[in-house]
Amino acid sequence: CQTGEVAADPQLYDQSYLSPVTIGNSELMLDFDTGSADLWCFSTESPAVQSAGHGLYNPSTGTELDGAFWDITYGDQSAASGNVFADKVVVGGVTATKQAIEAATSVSYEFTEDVASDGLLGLAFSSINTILPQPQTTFFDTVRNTLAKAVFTVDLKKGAAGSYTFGYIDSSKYSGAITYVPVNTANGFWQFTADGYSGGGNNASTGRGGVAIADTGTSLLYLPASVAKGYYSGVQGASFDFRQGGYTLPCSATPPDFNVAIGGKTFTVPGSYINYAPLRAGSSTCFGGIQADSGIGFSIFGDVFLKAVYAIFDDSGSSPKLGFAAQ
Ligand SMILES: N[C@H]1[C@H](O)[C@@H](Sc2ccccc2)[C@@H]2OC[C@H]1O2
Repeated sequence: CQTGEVAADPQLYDQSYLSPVTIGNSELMLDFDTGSADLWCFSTESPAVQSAGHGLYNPSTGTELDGAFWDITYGDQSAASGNVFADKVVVGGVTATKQAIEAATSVSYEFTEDVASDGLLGLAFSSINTILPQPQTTFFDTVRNTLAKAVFTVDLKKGAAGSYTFGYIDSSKYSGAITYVPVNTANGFWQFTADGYSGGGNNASTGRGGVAIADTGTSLLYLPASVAKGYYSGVQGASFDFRQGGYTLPCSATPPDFNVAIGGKTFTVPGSYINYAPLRAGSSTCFGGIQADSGIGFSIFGDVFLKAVYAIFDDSGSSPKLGFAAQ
């Protein structure tokens, strides 16, 4: 039975977290993404103008899946596509002997520019893997029957290295009890229902909960517009900036803590997490860590929330569930 742990290294402003993964003979830094289900990486097949500065997977160690191709567009409209190989993947000592590796032959500028990241490792449900004509399994689904327990955990931190574990829950990483909630897999995400919100200028009327996904690949916390508006109404100097496409606040502000009720338990995001990052280097105006989820269709509990909790992604029972505990 396999178990393993791998570091999650924060990029500037915790925009994303990268983890070392061995694919064939290459060690790459991948962005573990519970909001998608493709394992893709820059490769020797990627155009040099797109892959400059990135670690590359060399498919010579793999076996091509003839006729298979992939093409993904993410929530932020970034995109990538390419062909498919089967190769050995090792994450924190956990080995998948034959994992579908999606070698990029084209990526959008967001990936080219993010030179620290060599690709993504999807941890959503394999039902939304984009490989055609036959979707393939995520790394977690490939190894899950070899794990001591079919779970992985997420322990992200603000401005410091956190970790992902596979096959076990690390009791040293959380305090108090774990609160579990059921997961709806219909959309391929780790989707759950939040009970309600409070904090900032919110009052009970803006505290309604709703449908949300746990997404390590999203930097911020996207909530119902009324909740985001309510929160910032209690923050001096905060406002919705149409040019920036979201709420901004003075970097000097000490925003109030934000509370989320899930499964009858309250989890607190420290106000300092909501002063996310200066609009540009040296700016005294910061972009808010809480934004409205307008147009998305559900709330997104990205890294601003996840770095405040210990999260358990559990598919070991009759149906998947999410666990949250205080860090
Ligand atoms: N699940 C998320 C995914 O990981 C990223 S893909 C990405 C794009 C550029 C830079 C880094 C990552 C994108 O934003 C939200 C949603 O889609």
